[in-house]
Parts: sequence; structure tokens; C-alpha cells
Amino acid sequence: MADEIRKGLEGVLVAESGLSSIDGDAGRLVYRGYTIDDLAAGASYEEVLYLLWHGELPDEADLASFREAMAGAREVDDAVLDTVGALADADEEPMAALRTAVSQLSSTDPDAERDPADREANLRKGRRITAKIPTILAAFERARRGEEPIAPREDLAHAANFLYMLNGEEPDDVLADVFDQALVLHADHGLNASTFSAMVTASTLADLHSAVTSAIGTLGGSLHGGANQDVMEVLKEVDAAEADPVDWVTEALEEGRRIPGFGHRVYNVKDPRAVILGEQSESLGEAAGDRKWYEMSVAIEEYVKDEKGLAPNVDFYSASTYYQMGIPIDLYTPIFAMSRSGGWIAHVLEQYEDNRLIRPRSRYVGPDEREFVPVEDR
Ligand SMILES: CC(=O)SCCNC(=O)CCNC(=O)[C@H](O)C(C)(C)COP(=O)(O)OP(=O)(O)OC[C@H]1O[C@@H](n2cnc3c(N)ncnc32)[C@H](O)[C@@H]1OP(=O)(O)O
Ligand SMILES: O=C([O-])CC(=O)C(=O)O
Repeated sequence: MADEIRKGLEGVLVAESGLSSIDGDAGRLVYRGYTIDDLAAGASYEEVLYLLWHGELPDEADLASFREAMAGAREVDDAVLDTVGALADADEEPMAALRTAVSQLSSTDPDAERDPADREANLRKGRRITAKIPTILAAFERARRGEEPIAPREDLAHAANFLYMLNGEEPDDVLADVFDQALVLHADHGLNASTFSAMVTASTLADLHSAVTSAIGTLGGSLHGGANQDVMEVLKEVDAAEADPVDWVTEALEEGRRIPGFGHRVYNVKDPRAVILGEQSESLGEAAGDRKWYEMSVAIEEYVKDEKGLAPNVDFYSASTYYQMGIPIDLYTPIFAMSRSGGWIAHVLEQYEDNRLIRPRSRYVGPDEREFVPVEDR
């Protein structure tokens, strides 16, 4: 067995997957053979979920029954709503609240007792988890504003229904489409850290709720999904100080800090999702008659590219896109989780189908064997 350490598992091949293919040099992302550009332009989030979970795009009848099943699973139990309310009262971070509430969902899932690797049960559980995450998040946001949760509506699509539950009014078509596209763009991305974490959990034959809960915890870090919130905090800080964004970045780089939203383990060029989200950010600014957030972002992108040769990742332009949609900044990462739950579940289904415990090893560099001394003699 090779004894070379691959820190961060960079480049290590650990599984086969039929889900997403990434060309990091060409900046291409493909879900089950369909480019992200085609899917973002033509498919809804529900279609993409179906594609990831079932292998093919649905026809109209399949899509209608899939949508119906998803929409019918949106409501969450009062016990979960009580937890969400208590966490909001305790000023919990939204990602932590989501992690706790998703974990609690297993307590009322009708398939909770089934064999953890039962595919049909997992498809039902996966639909329920994915359908309920928006309800949990919107209820959390409203609770911390001192407002009652708004019940989900079955007649709205997944994306539009979330915005409705969050804001209390139906989004217009533009906002609903931008948000749906963002969900499509974030749905899957190979063996990223949170997906891998879900797979490690599933590989012990733990259940789907545990795998998704592990993944939510992993996504929240600032090197992963947490970066979208950090990006907006930088833009806001620069704006509040009426500073030049390039000066902010120059100083951050001089101090050895990382610029959130830049760099990627897999892409050596601009992330194809950042291209699409950048366009969304620009058109939202255009529509509002205020291109400030987009232009600040572009100035940072150009400078970081020239100085460090680093390109934006998916988190960079999602930040100004969500901001211009009026979404609270600390919901950006939970919204990432709302979408990525689809990918996590798809990878976990693959893992259960051809399972082997995931268990790498580390090289021991601690002390040599030594004599044990009882505590009273130490
Ligand atoms: C959805 C997602 O998860 S996308 C990623 C979201 N995360 C971020 O945006 C946080 C900022 N980015 C980063 O920290 C990194 O680019 C990561 C974590 C995404 C990828 O990390 P890795 O592949 O492990 O690259 P690594 O951390 O080894 O960095 C390589 C070099 O680029 C530099 N670098 C990488 N990203 C950045 C950045 N955003 N700002 C400044 N320097 C950076 C590192 O300092 C390092 O330089 P060095 O070799 O001189 O020490
Ligand atoms: O793939 C990764 O390392 C990070 C990730 O989740 C993404 O870019 O969507």
C-alpha cells in the first residue's frame, strides 16, 4: 500500500459516480450528461432532483407526480416547528438550526425504521427531507423576526414556495426563476466535502437523516458553502466604509487572508456556475437601477485574477444575487444546503448501492510505546 500522504485527499479517486462530471480546466459542469448551462436555462429544480435521483429527466407525467409528492411533503410537524422557534429565540445560527431540525425530522419519518439501505424508502425519505428544508428555514427566519410561520402552498414550485413562505407574498416570475436557477446550479458537485461527509456517514450503514445532518454540518464551514455569506459580508464592509474594493482585497492578501469566493479544489478557471450567477447579479442590479454590488464584485474578480491567478467559485456571485433578492445574508449557506440536499441524497443512494465502509488511515507520528504509570505515581 502506498505510504504517500495526499493531504486533503487532493486528486484521490475513491468512488465511481454517475452523477456529476467536472472539467476543471475547461470550466464545465455536467449532471448525468446534461450541461449546467442547459439545465439552468431549461430545467426546474424539481426536474434536476428527479434527474439526480432517478437517472433520467422526467417526462411530463413523471414530473407532475414527482412535484405533487414533493409539494405534499412540505409541511413539518409541530414538534419541529417548536424546536425551530426555540432555536430562533436562543439566537442560534441558521445553519446550526437547520442541522438540528433536519436531524429531528427522522423522529416522525414514516420510513425511519426501515433498513437504512432500502432504496425505495430512501427515495421517500429524500423527498421528505428536501421538501421540508425550505419550510424549516422560512419558519426559522420568521420566528427570529417575531413572526408566525407561513404554511407551505402546494400549488407553487419548490423555489417559489420558499420565497412565499419567507416573505409572505408570492415572488414575481423573475425572482422565482432566478432562485430556481440558483437551486439548479448548487444541486450537485462531485465529491465535495459535504457530499463526501454524507457518504462516509452512509458507508457505516447509518441512515439518510444522519448522512444529511453530517453534510449540513460540513457545508457550513468558511472553506466550503459558508463562503457565500462571507463574500457578502466583505462587500457590505467595503460599502459601509466607502472603500475601494481593490484596496480591501490588497490589504487582505498582504495580511495573508483568503478572499472568500475565490479558488477551488477542482476548477483552475472560472467556475461555470459563477458565470451564470454573475449574469443574474448583473441583471438584478440593472433592474433595480443600482449596479453597485455587481460592479464591486467585478472589480474584485479582476484584481484577484491578476494578482493571484484565482477565479471566482460558485459562492462569489451567489452572494450579490441573493442580496439583491432581499434574502438575509446568514440564510445564503442554508439555501445552499436546501439545494445540495438533492446531491447529497443522490450520492448516498449510490453509496448504499455499492457500499463499502469508508475508512482511510493516518501515519502515526506520536510517541514510541512507553510504560504506563498509574495516575497517583505520575
Ligand atoms: C462551494 C465551495 O465549497 S467553493 C469554495 C468556497 N470557499 C471559498 O471561497 C474560500 C476561499 N477559498 C479557499 O480557501 C480555497 O481556494 C479552497 C479551500 C476553496 C480550495 O483549497 P485548496 O484546493 O485546498 O487549495 P489551497 O488551500 O491548498 O490553496 C492553494 C494556494 O492558493 C491560495 N488560495 C487559495 N484560495 C485562496 C483565496 N480565496 N484567497 C487567497 N489565496 C487563496 C492558498 O493560500 C494557497 O497558496 P500557497 O500555495 O501560496 O500557500
Ligand atoms: O466541489 C467542491 O469542492 C465544492 C463544492 O461543493 C462546489 O463547488 O459546489
